[in-house]
Amino acid sequence: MSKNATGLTHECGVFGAIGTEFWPENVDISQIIMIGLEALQHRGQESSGIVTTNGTSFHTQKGMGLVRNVFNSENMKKLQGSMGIGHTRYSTSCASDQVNCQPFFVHSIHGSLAVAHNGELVNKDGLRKMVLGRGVGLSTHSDSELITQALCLNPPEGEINGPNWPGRIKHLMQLSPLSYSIVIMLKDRIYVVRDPYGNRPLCLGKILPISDRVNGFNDTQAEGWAVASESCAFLTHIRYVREVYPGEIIEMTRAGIKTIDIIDRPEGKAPAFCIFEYVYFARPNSIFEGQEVYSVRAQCGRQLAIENPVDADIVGSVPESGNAAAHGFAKQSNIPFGELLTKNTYVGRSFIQPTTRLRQLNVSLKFSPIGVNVAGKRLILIDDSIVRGNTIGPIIKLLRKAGATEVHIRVASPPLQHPCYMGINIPTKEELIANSLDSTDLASHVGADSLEYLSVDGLVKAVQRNAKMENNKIGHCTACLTGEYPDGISSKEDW
Ligand SMILES: O=P(O)(O)OC[C@H]1O[C@H](OP(=O)(O)OP(=O)(O)O)[C@H](O)[C@@H]1O
Ligand SMILES: NC(=O)CC[C@H](N)C(=O)O
Ligand code: SF4
Ligand SMILES: [Mg+2]
Repeated sequence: MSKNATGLTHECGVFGAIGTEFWPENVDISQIIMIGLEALQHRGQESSGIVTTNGTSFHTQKGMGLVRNVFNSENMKKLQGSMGIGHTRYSTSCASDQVNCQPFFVHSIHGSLAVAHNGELVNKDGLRKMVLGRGVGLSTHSDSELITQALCLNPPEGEINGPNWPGRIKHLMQLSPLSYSIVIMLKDRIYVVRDPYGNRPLCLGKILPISDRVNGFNDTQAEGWAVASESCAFLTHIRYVREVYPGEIIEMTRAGIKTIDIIDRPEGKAPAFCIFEYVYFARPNSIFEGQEVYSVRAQCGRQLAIENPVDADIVGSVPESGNAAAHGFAKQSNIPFGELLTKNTYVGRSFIQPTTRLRQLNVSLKFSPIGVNVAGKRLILIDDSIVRGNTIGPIIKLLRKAGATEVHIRVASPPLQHPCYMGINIPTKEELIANSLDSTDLASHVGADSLEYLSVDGLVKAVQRNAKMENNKIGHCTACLTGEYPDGISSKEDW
């Protein structure tokens, strides 16, 4: 997605895999990672990369573009080894450029290290000063490089038996509480790390033996372990096991996986999993907190219908991410669901300049009305979110041109009004349409008969209704909707 795109821009996807058999050569580890990255492609389309190792040498392939463009049968051959990590990037901390492609790979006095990161360090400026102050030269402005170099620093108090990697990771987590899901690969292990607030998603899976992949799920021994930003990356060859807990450090080795530590949040602070993963970012079949994203989106639609009912002939969605909420709204309000728009799946990244005319052209290239469901009908159109308000106006025009008699917009999330400091590129306050127009003014601005949002309480209720975490600690970041940031912070300068 280009920086000129409408809406929110995604984050990054991380993936790691380790084989438990046949070291040093486990033939399909790099393929498993590549397939995992493709399944996470929606999280970032700017660049991607994989680093693998067979326990002695490391192999790297990374570059700009989609996973399909970066990897081919030729360069995949060099990615040998029994474990590896991968990344697909949407840039937040610095330019979308070759030098900032992940994973970062460095040689340290204690061996080589590869790091892939989703998130953004909220206190990266302070951490950068600290790392530079210790005499380290950084080659980029990436907060992910900063993590890599901070881990390589020898602690001033020294280490008794060689490098204490868990101790270094723990120290970094205490210095920087937000936001990250990270995979860190050494020559014989991968550390899997989620920030203490659990702001970014991360989950664990078991790589199934070939026989299980063919015959279904027998509870046989793992052929390896995998970790991914979202469970949608586990396809049929990996069984979802559980989420990585907020603050957890897991060590994955050839012998299996074990929790090394769980780093606490400051006293009294709740977890802060990004609520927008449910609203928009994640694939609908991904699982967070014991529930499928689709079912939460459908529940948001039901809640929206309870809060903002309206009489009409047909309920439809702005595809893709509005679909589930539209089904929920239709069920709750007993109005039939119907497809109102078809989406051109070949319209990928848009390099169109953001002038009004061209934006409208772009929307009409992307969406076409389905006449039979639209002409002469009173419509309820559901979208998951309104950000700059660029998409909805031109769509309403298209629907009216196709003969809609009424168009009521229902938005399955609350108005977006505040910036995100945790790895999501939300437009500036001035660009967020909800900061200049309330729902009534926005309705007339975009040409709708009515326009209503889901309430913050309604969204939280829909998300938390069936959410389950091992320790019963559930909590969500809603900062872009409420201005209440996870650490009780009111502006970026306070971090
Ligand atoms: O108010 P705006 O600035 O126009 O942005 C809001 C739109 O952007 C997103 O869709 P997008 O087309 O990015 O992706 P999707 O196909 O996954 O819905 C979101 O789902 C809204 O439809
Ligand atoms: N979207 C992300 O998670 C980005 C990770 C990191 N901050 C980068 O810019 O590369
Ligand atoms: S501010 Fe919004 S987008 Fe950012 S982490 Fe919180 S809920 Fe997610
Ligand atoms: Mg959309």
